[in-house]
Amino acid sequence: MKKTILDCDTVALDEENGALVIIDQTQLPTRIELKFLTDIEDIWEAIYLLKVRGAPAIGVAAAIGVYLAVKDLQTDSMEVFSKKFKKAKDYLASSRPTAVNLFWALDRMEAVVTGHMQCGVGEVKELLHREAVNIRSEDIQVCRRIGEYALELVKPGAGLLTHCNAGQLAAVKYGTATAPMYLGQERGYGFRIYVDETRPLLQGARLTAFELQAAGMDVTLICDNMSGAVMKKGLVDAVFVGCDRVAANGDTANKIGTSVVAAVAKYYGIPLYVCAPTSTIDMSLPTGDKIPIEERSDDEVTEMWYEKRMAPAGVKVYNPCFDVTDHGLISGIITEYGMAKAPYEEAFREIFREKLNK
Ligand SMILES: CSC[C@H]1O[C@H](OP(=O)(O)O)[C@H](O)[C@@H]1O
Repeated sequence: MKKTILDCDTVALDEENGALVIIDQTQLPTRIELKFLTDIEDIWEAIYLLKVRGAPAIGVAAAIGVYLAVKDLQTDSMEVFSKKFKKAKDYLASSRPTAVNLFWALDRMEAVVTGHMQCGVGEVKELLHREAVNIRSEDIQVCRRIGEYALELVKPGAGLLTHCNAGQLAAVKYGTATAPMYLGQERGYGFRIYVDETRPLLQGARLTAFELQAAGMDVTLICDNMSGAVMKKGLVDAVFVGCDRVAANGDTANKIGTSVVAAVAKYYGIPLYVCAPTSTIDMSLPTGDKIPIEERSDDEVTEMWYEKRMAPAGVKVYNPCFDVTDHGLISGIITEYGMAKAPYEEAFREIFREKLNK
């Protein structure tokens, strides 16, 4: 039977082949192509080229990738092993700068090594294997919990708008911003979902519209410059977006264009919610000003990927891949421990206290 997106694992460890298995998202929606990656260079490239993308999925890919990089190392010395681990970790950490989940996941894997320097190499390899599997399986529960909290905020039949892809393809299952949509679909909520195409890489058109339509949802694809008109017409009751890094004050880095959607939603009195696993909250940054914003190549703007150029050759291009939505434009930040409301730093500290005491 033809595989649909819902049947495939976005990102997983293929135990049998000792490989990171991903759906190559650069081929979607025209082809569902699985890639089995064993070399760290191929895994780095898959993250950089957005073959696997989305903050949680990037974290899972890196955790599995760094485990695969060291699982066959032939040494009995933990000193040698830990040095080679660090080299692999630093290399994967250089693939993309904004999504904090990449660093959060790699730090979790490193903690396994640094916390077990007195153990045998074989035992540490197994602990790394377990941690990579845990990071992946935790994501499923985290996203489902975010979905449950988010679902409390909207009624059946509501019009929801989302930007970019914070769906199953950006995570392991459910996604973050799409978690209430998937749970709503399971429960017959009949949401009307408006999806921004999300120039320049079209994650909304190519990925979100594709996966939500495959799940049988009522999806309407719009160009990014249409979201204002859709909101003005009263078609949207709430906006749910994902995030790549949330600063301590709630400033949120997400796909470029999110801040525009947030400003327009605020103008029309429509709540905008950021769906944020706590792994995406970076308390080391007081505000969003210091969030590193990835800039990508010109041809992502000038080429239509599969078609002819859409801009004059040689035109100067500015292609920031993310923007930061000021916390003042955000109605609430939904985590797996419930929704944080402003003042966010206080709310986050309470959430992290609760998480620590769990
Ligand atoms: C579930 S968070 C996904 C987040 O990541 C996306 O960026 P990219 O496609 O460049 O990895 C986008 O910002 C989404 O909201």
